[in-house]
Parts: sequence; structure tokens; C-alpha cells
Amino acid sequence: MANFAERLATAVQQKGTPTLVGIDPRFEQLPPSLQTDSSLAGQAAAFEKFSCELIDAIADLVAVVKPQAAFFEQLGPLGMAALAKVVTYARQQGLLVILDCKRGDIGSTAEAYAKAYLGADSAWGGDCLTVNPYLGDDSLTPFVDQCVATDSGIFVLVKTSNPGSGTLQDLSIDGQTIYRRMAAHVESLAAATKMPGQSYGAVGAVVGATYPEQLSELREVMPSAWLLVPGFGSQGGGPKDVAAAFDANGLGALINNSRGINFAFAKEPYKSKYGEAKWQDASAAATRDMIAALKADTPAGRLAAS
Ligand SMILES: O=C(O)c1cc(=O)[nH]c(=O)n1[C@@H]1O[C@H](COP(=O)(O)O)[C@@H](O)[C@H]1O
Repeated sequence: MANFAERLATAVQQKGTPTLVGIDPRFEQLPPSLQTDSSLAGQAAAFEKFSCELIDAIADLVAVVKPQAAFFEQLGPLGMAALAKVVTYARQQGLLVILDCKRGDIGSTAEAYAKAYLGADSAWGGDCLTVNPYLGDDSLTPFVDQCVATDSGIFVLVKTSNPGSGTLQDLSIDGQTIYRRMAAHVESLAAATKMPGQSYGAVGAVVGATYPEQLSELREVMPSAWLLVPGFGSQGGGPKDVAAAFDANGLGALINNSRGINFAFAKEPYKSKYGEAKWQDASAAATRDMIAALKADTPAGRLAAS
């Protein structure tokens, strides 16, 4: 099997878009027809149905999905079982799966997380995992080793999209911000996991669309790292904000949109056109619109198939 960076680049080229659909089910925001049973079992069944139908709606359009574990985890074991089925279903539809679990712990424990989530033969079968690096460099090593052993990948939090991300990440130490220092470490891991002739390694970085200046700075200092860029749509980021995340070929960045695609049926212009009854069509239309916007206003327009 090709390594993660190569599989990702190939998949993005084939679909011709860096659009990443986040799967973030919220029971009270699901189409009302799926809100019939609010017991934990009922919610878990609704999440599974919603997620799989969402995957059906967008599988031909995008290369990657990112299920957010938190929404499934809040339902306990039944939610986690639903998440496992969603991951399997997404992979069966030919999509790459980034498990958004934001794991991180001391090295010996991180090893267990890495084994749990990374690789086709792991219990969760993820192609990729989001990782919280603030326990330090040794906490990342087991994830990186597992990526190399199983042709999988990780995205490390560097500059997150939330309003409070500056509290810690923007602090300056010896004239350098913490996020910039983390970026240097991610770049060294990305470069070390790069195969000869490849542009990117198995280690990528999360950088929010809500901080376009930092996104531009971080693209430059992490030339070997794929960027996962959340914050598009509901958090305020737009195509122009993410344009600097790409390389000259339109590769190197995945732009995530969760709520804007999941619940498109509840917002104009999709609400009037599709409504709740055709919520899957609304999600597909919102995805197509995002693809078109990224194509028009970012280097993603240079992707071969676009
Ligand atoms: O790692 C992430 O995906 C992530 C990092 C970050 O800095 N900001 C961020 O919003 N996310 C996740 O990306 C998704 C964004 O959702 P929307 O704002 O609905 O598009 C959520 O699942 C967040 O948990």
C-alpha cells in the first residue's frame, strides 16, 4: 500500500478538490425525521443513519471525511459502536477517514492510542488521527512510528481555529510563538517521514481558517506537512482566508466544513430549495458550492480533475 501522503495526494487529485467533509452529528439539529427516539440507543441509531446517508451524498464529490468522535462519545458505548460502523462504511465507499479524536498522552500510553486508531488493520481502522501535541515531543513519537508502520497519518494541532487559541499558542518564548515552535517540530517530523521524491510526509498540522495570516506563515515554515484547515463556513473562514494554505499545485491542504454541510438543509439557500425532506441533496449541493468556491478563489483550481 502507498503511504498516507501519497494516498491523500492521489485521492485529492482524483476528486479534484481539497474539500473535507466533517461528520459532526448533533441530535437536535438532525432532520426531524431522524429525531424520533431520544434514548441513547435511538440517538446512536440516528447518528449512524445520518452519517452513512451523508457519506452516500458526498462520496462522489470529495476524497476525505473527518468524523468528530466527541459527538458519538457523548452517547457512550452505543455511540462509539455507531462511530465504528460509520468509519467502516466511509472506507467501503472509497473515502479516506481522518478520525478526529485529538489524542495525546505520555509516550507509553500514546502507543496504545496509536495502535487503536491508526492503520487499516487497527481496531478503529483510521487512515489518520488528529493529535494534541502539548505533552511534548516524546508523546508524538509513538504516533509517528505507527504512521510509518501502517501507512497512516496524523494531524498535529499547531494553531487551532477557536477564539481562545491564542491563550497558549500565541505566547512568545525567546522571541518565537509557541505555535511557530510547534510548527518547526511538525516540519521536522513531516520531513523525516517523507519518501524520496515525495513533497509531503505522514505528519501534518491543524491550522485554523480563522487565522489567515498565521496560515500563510505556517504554510511557509512547514513545506513538508499537509495542513488540515478547519474553521471554514460556520466559524467564519472563507475561500480567500484559506488560499495561502495550498502549494503551487493546489495540493497540501484539506479544508474542513462540518455544520455548513451536515445541516445545509436548515439554512438558505438550501432550505427553500431542498428542505428537510431532501436533506441529503442539500448537503451535496452545499459541498458542490464549497468545491466551486475553492476552485475559483484558491490554488485548488489547479488540481488536475477540477
Ligand atoms: O481538529 C479539528 O478538526 C479542529 C481543530 C480546530 O482548530 N478547530 C476545529 O473546529 N476543529 C474541528 O473541526 C470541526 C469544525 O466544525 P464546523 O465549524 O462545524 O465546520 C469540529 O469537529 C471541530 O472540533
